[in-house]
This record gives sequence, C-alpha cells and structure tokens, in this order.
Amino acid sequence: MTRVIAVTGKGGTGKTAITTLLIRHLTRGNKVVLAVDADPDTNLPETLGCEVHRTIGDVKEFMHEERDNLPPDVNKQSILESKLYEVLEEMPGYDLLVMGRPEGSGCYCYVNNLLRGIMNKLVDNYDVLIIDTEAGLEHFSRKIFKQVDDLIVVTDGSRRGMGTAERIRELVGELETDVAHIYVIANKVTDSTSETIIRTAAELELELIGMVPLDEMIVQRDLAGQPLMELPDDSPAVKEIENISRKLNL
Ligand SMILES: Nc1ncnc2c1ncn2[C@@H]1O[C@H](COP(=O)(O)OP(=O)(O)OP(=O)(O)O)[C@@H](O)[C@H]1O
Repeated sequence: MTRVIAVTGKGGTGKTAITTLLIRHLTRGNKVVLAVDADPDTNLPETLGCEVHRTIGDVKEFMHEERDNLPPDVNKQSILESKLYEVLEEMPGYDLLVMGRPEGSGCYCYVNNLLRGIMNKLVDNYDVLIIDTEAGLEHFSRKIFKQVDDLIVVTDGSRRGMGTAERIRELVGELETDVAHIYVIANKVTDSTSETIIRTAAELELELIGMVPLDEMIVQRDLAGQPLMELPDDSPAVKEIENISRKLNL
C-alpha cells in the first residue's frame, strides 16, 4: 500500500521546506517516492534542486483542446497516460510531478476523470506519495487523490497560523477526500515562541507532532538560492524532521 501524505498550511509558513525535508528523509531511507507539487504558487522544484519544464496543467490543457480533434478510434486514456509520463521528472530516489497552472475556462471533468484513473494507477508504483498542496485545499475536492493517510498542516506558530491549522481541520470535514490523520508541525520556532505554540495547539486540540526550529542553515541556503535536499545531518531542522518521521513511522 502506498502511504499518502499531504502537506498544507498558510503561504510562507514553510510548507515547501517541510515537504522537501520529508522527501530528503524518505529518499535516504530508500523509500521510492512520488512528489507532487499541487500548489500553483510553490517552488518545490527549486527547493528540491530539480528543473521542471512541463506540468500536468499543460497536459490537461492539451487534452482539453484536442479532445474533439482526436480521431474517434484513438484511446484517449493511453494518450493522456503517455503525456503524463513525459512530464514525470525522474530524479535520484524520487519522481516529481508538478500540477502547474490552474484550469482554463470550460469543463475539465472529462480530463480530470481520465487523470484520476491514471494517477491512482501510477501511485501504486511508489512507497510514498507526498503532495505539497495549496493553502486552501480547494483542488482536493476534485478528488484526484481519493484518500490521504496523513495531512500535515504547517504553521509558523503565530496565532493566525494556528488559526489556519484549525480552519484546515474543519475544512477536512467538507472535503470529498478521506483523511485518516491530521497533524500540525510548527515551523521556524524560536525559544520565545515554543511555549505559546504548545499551549495554543492544546487549546485548539490540534495534534502537534513536532516543532522545527528557525534554522540559520535554511536561511543561508535560501539566500544563496541553493536547494534544501543537501542540508547536512546536523541542521537543526533536519534533526527535528528525523524525530517527526520516527513518530510518523516513515
Ligand atoms: N525552519 C526554517 N528556518 C528558517 N527559514 C525557513 C524555515 N522553514 C522555511 N524557511 C524559509 O521561509 C520561507 C518560506 O518557506 P517556504 O517557501 O517553504 O514556505 P511555503 O509555506 O511553502 O510558502 P509558499 O506556499 O508561498 O511557497 C523561505 O524563505 C524558506 O527558506
């Protein structure tokens, strides 16, 4: 069974950084990983150190536009499938798919239905599927992914950030995706914020699974435009991700 992890949270809290560090952990543990960048605003490829030229959005657009021009005897499912493999970026230890631009006008149900079948088949090839999602989980309702084992909400520990985590927990009830567990990771935590974070999480009845410190090594890498995949093992953030991964049995 493929373990499905979705990472969400308010923009700027470090969702992409946490996703990248989880992928770093998983690939070092020889897990076969499919990473999906499902946030149109995200920079997951950059933090992973991977160049992506084409996205699922491009494939969807192609299928949407060409649907009526394709001869009736061609198998649209296999065309979409081969196009999908063309945009699958193969990296050492993991593959990456970028969802890309949002849909244009018109109904994409036809393409989405085909895509859902193909994606669910593709996912079976991996030990772990990890999805960097958009902050509001809007696209989750399109049911590309039917079931999520762990929804990780990243917060920066501010009251607003914790409020976002609580809202996401409420939103999950409205999704058409099954979510087995919801966890919160506080990120960029400092000595002065840790106590408040623990208290607020308890008040809001959120399961706080870890507190990743504000890490100078991440700041430096970000400034230098370097990916986070090669952060050393003694990075404080990497160490906490190791603790969290242990708790999550990853
Ligand atoms: N633990 C950390 N210590 C220091 N800096 C961090 C840490 N986590 C993330 N950052 C920095 O915070 C900024 C925002 O992080 P990131 O891009 O991962 O956020 P995001 O929530 O994915 O935002 P968006 O959705 O807008 O892409 C980046 O500059 C990143 O390098």
